[in-house]
Amino acid sequence: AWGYAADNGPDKWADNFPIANGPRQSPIDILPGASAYDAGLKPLQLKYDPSNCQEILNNGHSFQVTFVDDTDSSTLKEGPISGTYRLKQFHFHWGASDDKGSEHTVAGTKYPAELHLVHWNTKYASFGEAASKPDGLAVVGVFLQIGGANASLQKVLDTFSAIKAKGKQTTFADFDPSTLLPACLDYWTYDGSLTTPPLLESVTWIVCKEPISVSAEQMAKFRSLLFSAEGEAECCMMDNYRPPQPLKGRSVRASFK
Ligand SMILES: O=S(=O)(O)/C=C/c1cc(Br)ccc1O
Ligand SMILES: [Zn+2]
Repeated sequence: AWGYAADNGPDKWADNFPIANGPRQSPIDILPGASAYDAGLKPLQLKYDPSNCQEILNNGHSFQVTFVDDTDSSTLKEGPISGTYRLKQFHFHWGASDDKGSEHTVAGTKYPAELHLVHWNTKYASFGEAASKPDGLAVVGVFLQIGGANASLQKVLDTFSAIKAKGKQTTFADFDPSTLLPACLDYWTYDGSLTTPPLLESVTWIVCKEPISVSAEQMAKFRSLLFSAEGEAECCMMDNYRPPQPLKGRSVRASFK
């Protein structure tokens, strides 16, 4: 099965997922100087209902917080998209040390981690159906940078003892993901893909320019999770990021000057 090790990592994914070499793969290196300001881009409209927050899960390649998505109570609208996209889950990617870990990079700069809030287009019946459509998904990416401890993130980290190993999950209720967003919602946007297999080219990426803070101690806690299941040889969960992929002629637009 795919992973992030030398024998099953990003350089090997094309063996089972040939779309890995496709025309609109993610992540990318964002070059601010080469991204055009688009006055037609609207501000992001994010409205999340904390009561939709359901559980937190170690899925063996990250940990994800899953939301009830059977109504339009937690949605993304406006920005570069049309229509209504529902929040399905959020998760992170991070490094073995604070000098790497993000998937998108900004003029080559790597951040220690990156948050992904995954939404699906309600013109389709489900996440699964939307995931195979070119306008099916919208993922909001937020960079984490080392600074003061993040109190909102700490609520998520406090569940880690219950989800240390692959396959473990626990209830996680009444969490508002908007508390993980930066104050300024300026963003870059481009057409891309999921950054993990099946690497489907169905994502409108919306990457926030402003990072949120995380302390070095909090980053160490991320690395205390395991890729491995209970009873297997312990393998710490870190460097679960795909490196930037070729732009292949795509343009990146900026919502800000
Ligand atoms: O890292 S992302 O591109 O946000 C991957 C998102 C993703 C979300 C779900 Br839900 C299922 C499979 C996936 O690969
Ligand atoms: Zn992701």
